[in-house]
Amino acid sequence: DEGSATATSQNSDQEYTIPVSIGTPGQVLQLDLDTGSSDLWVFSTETESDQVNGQTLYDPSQSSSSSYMSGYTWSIQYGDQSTSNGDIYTDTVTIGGVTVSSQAVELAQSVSSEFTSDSNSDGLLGMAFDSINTAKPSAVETFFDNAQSSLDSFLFTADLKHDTAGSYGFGYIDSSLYTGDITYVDVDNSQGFWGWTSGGYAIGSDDFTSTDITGIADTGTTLLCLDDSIVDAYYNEIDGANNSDTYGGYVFPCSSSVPSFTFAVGSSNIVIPSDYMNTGAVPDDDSTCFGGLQSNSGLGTSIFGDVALKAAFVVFQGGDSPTLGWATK
Ligand SMILES: CCCC[C@H](NC(=O)[C@H](Cc1ccccc1)NC(=O)N1CCOCC1)C(=O)N[C@@H](CC1CCCCC1)C(O)(O)C(F)(F)C(=O)NC
Repeated sequence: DEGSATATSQNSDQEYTIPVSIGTPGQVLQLDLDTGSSDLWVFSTETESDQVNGQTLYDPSQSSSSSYMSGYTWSIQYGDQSTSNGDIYTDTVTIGGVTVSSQAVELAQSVSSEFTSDSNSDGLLGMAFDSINTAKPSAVETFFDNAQSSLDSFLFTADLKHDTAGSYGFGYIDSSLYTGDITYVDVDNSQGFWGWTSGGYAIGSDDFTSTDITGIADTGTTLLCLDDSIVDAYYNEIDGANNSDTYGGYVFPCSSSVPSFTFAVGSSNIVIPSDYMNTGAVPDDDSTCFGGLQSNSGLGTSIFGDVALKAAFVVFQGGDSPTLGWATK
């Protein structure tokens, strides 16, 4: 089995959602496919009503295939300190034509304000490894793991785009979506993430710097978050750039020119074009722009988020020795 789903950029590439059908008859919710976590959770008829703000709600009572997982709960906190929790049903879930008949669907009973205010997302589709699923008394499996037996190949692909629709593929590689060859690198999933190591970087047309950059490929994080040494060197090349406490990261005059950023993938590389490195003007000051590259300090890892991923076609290859494939497009 194989299929693909349209990835819709929400509020200038801050997140990407896909339509997911849950239940019989199908209830279609827009979920944020997140390779940085492993819980599939949704806004639901159980979500406290004052925490709902326009999201589509999954209603298990309207599904003939829903089944309550008695005694199961979940509770998660994300890197940006947002949180959600609730109980769990199983139901039929279909994404891009690929169906899992008894997928654990985590219903939110409570969500933090970031989720309430994000009306573009009806929940998250976690696609990291089962070891970091938060369900109790025991972990439940991701859609990707449950779909393994029916997928032609045990992989999914990400073709995220700048300010326009991209796609996620399931079970196959669409060779029309990239140029050249796909370069595969080993994945360290010991922390539950799609962890990998880049061999170095270059700023604009400067010489390449060989240095290990160990991070996670994370569709659920907006920015590219790297070591301060790299980040400081990058903003040294932008006139008027400064690390702003007000805005919580590096900003620069929107009139300044901004270099591209290249990172190594094995013996090849991915170039993030200049315009991806500028996320646009900060709130209330349209002459000050916020950088797409920010510090990883305090995170314990670098994060290759959407700013990096949308410059490439990325293969998330599952199995006993998972790998990541990167290609230019
Ligand atoms: C500081 C390092 C991580 C920050 C990261 N969050 C982000 O990157 C959020 C994503 C978002 C976009 C739009 C609306 C709401 C949230 N964006 C964000 O903080 N910013 C602020 C800077 O400008 C860009 C947008 C994160 O927690 N990602 C989660 C998944 C998100 C959680 C919040 C809702 C959206 C998905 C993650 O799963 O990828 C994780 F790996 F970081 C994680 O926490 N795993 C457990």
